[in-house]
Amino acid sequence: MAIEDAHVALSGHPVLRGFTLELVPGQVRALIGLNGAGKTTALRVALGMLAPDAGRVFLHGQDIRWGPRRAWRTVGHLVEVPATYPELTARENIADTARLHGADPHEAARRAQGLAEALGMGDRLDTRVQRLSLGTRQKIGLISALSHEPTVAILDEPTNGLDPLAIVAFRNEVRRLAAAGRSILLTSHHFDELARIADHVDILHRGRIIDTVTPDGRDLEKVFFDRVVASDLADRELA
Ligand SMILES: Nc1ncnc2c1ncn2[C@@H]1O[C@H](COP(=O)(O)OP(=O)(O)OP(=O)(O)O)[C@@H](O)[C@H]1O
Repeated sequence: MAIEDAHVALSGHPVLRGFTLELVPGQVRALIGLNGAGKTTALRVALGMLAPDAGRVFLHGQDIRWGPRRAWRTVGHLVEVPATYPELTARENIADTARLHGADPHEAARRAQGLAEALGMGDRLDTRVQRLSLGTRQKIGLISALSHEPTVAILDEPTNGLDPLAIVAFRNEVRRLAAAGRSILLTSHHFDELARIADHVDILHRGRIIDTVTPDGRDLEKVFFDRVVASDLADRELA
């Protein structure tokens, strides 16, 4: 998965301004940025949910405008509200997503059960979604995104609403997927979480990546603010 020089304007305002990113197998990348920096927009572009005004998106090396639709089966995603049918049970919702992704139903169900137990919602799988808490719905979204073993997983603020046990379980699952050669792109507002989960952190500011850092032992909060301030100063000098 790669995004090359994407430009997006929404309601006349530039939101992405030359956004470029490449996901490498086995890599966990995280986007961090201020509210409105363009993180969700970038993920929507990566998923083909929003066509950029300029720039290109590649999935498994093929431009998504011309590549086979089947390629999307290999992509797991959770962007914005988890898409679920409220009148179906958690298990039914998860199975539906697995089916859409062409996964072996028994294998996907086995993985979903394991993930649900690790996330602390094994006993909620047969409850209708409408009766579940927001955090549990988020867990269903994550299980749906990951139980078909995607080659590429794109997750917007995946730990939103998760309890500490589930955050650790999620991190372990992401690590396992990465170790198996999968690529993960996620967003987060929490420096501590990023340092624990990502091997590359991309700082997104005003619609473009201004720096990429490897967290190992660094004070990510300080790096982030240093880069953002430097970028704003440079923009002001240019203006
Ligand atoms: N449909 C839309 N129409 C007009 N502007 C939009 C639309 N969607 C998003 N925007 C604007 O685009 C900018 C980037 O939004 P985006 O949701 O990508 O930011 P973000 O980095 O994910 O923010 P947050 O941290 O708050 O989730 C914001 O200024 C937002 O107001």
